[in-house]
Amino acid sequence: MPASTRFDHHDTVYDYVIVGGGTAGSVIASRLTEDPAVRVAVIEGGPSDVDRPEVLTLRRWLGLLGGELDYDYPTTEQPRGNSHIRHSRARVLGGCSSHNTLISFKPLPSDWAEWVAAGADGWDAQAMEPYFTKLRNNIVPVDEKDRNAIARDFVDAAQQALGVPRVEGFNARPFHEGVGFFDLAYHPEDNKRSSASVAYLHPFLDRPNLHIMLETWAGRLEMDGNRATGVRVRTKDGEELLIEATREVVVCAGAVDTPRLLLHSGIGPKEDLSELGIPVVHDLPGVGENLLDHPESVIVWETDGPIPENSAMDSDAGLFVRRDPASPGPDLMFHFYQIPFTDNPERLGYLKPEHGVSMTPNIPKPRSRGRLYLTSADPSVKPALDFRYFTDPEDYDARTLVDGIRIAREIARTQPLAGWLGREVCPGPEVTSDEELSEYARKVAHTVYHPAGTCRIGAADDELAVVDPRLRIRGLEGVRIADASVFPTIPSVNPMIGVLMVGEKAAEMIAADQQDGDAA
Ligand SMILES: Cc1cc2nc3c(=O)[nH]c(=O)nc-3n(C[C@H](O)[C@H](O)[C@H](O)COP(=O)(O)OP(=O)(O)OC[C@H]3O[C@@H](n4cnc5c(N)ncnc54)[C@H](O)[C@@H]3O)c2cc1C
Repeated sequence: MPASTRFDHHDTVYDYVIVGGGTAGSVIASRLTEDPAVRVAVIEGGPSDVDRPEVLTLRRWLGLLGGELDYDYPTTEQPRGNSHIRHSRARVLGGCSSHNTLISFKPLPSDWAEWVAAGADGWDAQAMEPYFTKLRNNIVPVDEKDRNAIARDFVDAAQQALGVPRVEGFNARPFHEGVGFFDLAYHPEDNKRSSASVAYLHPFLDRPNLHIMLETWAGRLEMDGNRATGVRVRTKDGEELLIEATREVVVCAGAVDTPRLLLHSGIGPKEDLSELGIPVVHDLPGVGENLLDHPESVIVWETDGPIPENSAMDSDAGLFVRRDPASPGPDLMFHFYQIPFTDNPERLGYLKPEHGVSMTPNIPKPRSRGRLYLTSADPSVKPALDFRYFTDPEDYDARTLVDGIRIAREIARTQPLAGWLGREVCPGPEVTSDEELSEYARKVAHTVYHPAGTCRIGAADDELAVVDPRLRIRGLEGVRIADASVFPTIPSVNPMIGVLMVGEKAAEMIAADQQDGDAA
């Protein structure tokens, strides 16, 4: 493929060096190289996704988790939650958009309003809309042929049981509640992903100004005083190189690896760095703070026999509920799985039924906040991810999942879904009190795989902000961050479209600032 051929003879000086050819990084690399005079290097830790059907076929996503293309981050012990969660992060071109389920939600206006309130000037819903319109991904509703009969009956039953509207096209207008099939970034005719790499890089791999360095790991930012001048990398063959950026370094390594790279570069809370013996380059206390996620729980039913085979990716429909009418957006979400999702319950002794389905209630606006930190100056040691799941003082997060299980049961009792379902496998009909349900929900809790927030945007006087609203690292020059780590709060919906929009806006700001600089 052209990218790897070029990789054999790479230069070491570029206008822009992008760390991470993932979800946001692919967008930025693609947009910046539209100008043939701009030379961009992308440092990507993983291999290419080109010609890899196990990556490019959306429905094979589950097979990628925990495999050779997964960085697979553990969490620290979670006394109120599940300490066994593995956070899957993709090590392949396209990043997590190459192994996720590609459910595509534009963040709601209330989500962007929270960002503005958190100091992200210029990130309101109206200003962000053009970046959604610009997205190159093929975002379409789950195709008719992929709409499984049991998922259709879930939609009908939820509508009946809860009186929520049926939604066809969740991105058409803002919503508080609703049930329906998702929009997905995919090509229904062959189930091919429309990931960030497929949509933004594959058509342009022959651009002479785009250099993708695959299986190359960025270990540290190169600094000259307070200016970032490049990135220290290790290539697939073990060669140590300095890749220099004459204009900017753009860090797009994701919510785990972006703060990890900063900390190893001496950018972060000075006490923590000093304790580990990492020379402090820039004291920035917010790096690694504000670790956010969407936690979920699961309820599983046996079905009376097999379920039809057709599906886009086995979780094609979902439900949003607003329990509190004062909430600006949905406050409970469910994915419906056409498979029994028992990995976590099995650890508690539950058995996987031969045929079954699952509902996974999650918390759109969780109140617990975690933290990512290093435990060693050795860059090969994975960082610690302490999500502090279910530690919010009002117990809002755990209560949300308890409500979720009760609502899931109401839907399961309602026709036409009820006709499919046999026994409730877990937690089981005998588990009914708030205390028991909370205990179950937390112990089998899983992640929707949405870590975010660890290098968040904030106002100039916000001590814990890592980047300003133009995504420049506070107090430094020549370096920005653009990925899920800059989210000040987590959207109430699945975050990938928000990340792609961050990429589009970042690319536009980078080009505009360059023009201003050239004009000055
Ligand atoms: C299993 C799973 C399912 C999901 N499903 C959905 C969904 O259906 N809908 C949705 O909206 N969201 C979903 N998400 C979340 C969504 O995919 C992520 O929030 C989003 O893709 C993150 O994008 P990013 O650009 O921040 O990081 P990433 O896409 O992870 O990109 C980071 C890139 O940087 C590279 N990298 C990291 N560190 C280095 C380094 N030091 N040197 C070189 N390269 C490096 C990585 O290899 C990777 O390619 C899911 C996530 C997972 C894991």
